[in-house]
Amino acid sequence: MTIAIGNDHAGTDYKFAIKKHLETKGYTVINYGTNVNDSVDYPDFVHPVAQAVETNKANFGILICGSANGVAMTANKHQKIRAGLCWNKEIVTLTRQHNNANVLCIPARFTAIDQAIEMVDTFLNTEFEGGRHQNRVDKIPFSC
Ligand SMILES: O=C(CO)[C@H](O)[C@H](O)[C@H](O)COP(=O)(O)O
Repeated sequence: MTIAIGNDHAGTDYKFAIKKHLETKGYTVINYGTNVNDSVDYPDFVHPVAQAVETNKANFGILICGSANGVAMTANKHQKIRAGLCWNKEIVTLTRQHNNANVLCIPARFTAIDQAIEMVDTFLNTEFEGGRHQNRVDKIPFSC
């Protein structure tokens, strides 16, 4: 399974820890994030992750910034992206089971690293439930 990962300066350290964890488990990780702690603009690192998921170059995406709001807002501008902003394991489970999220957004400045890794594992090992949730997910895309 291939995971696209992206981050701004607030998420660099978490990105490397998550990438190492996933590669140890046998995942292929494509790194689209900044690799340093110098200030950058998160959209520049989010769009490539969203595009990788939209084009099936990656099965899932993981995005990390300070609050996770900026990366989630940016990723969700893409028609085929359902990016869930998550702060604990239970919310992660729901964003997969109910929302069929294909991108996990992690707030590095408000989540411990071991909790972030637990969230990633939960995200990648939880299935979408379908059924009534499929009807709702089908109604998410919108254009004026
Ligand atoms: O959390 C973020 C966006 O939702 C980003 O990590 C920004 O960097 C955040 O807004 C903080 O910005 P700063 O330049 O690091 O103060």
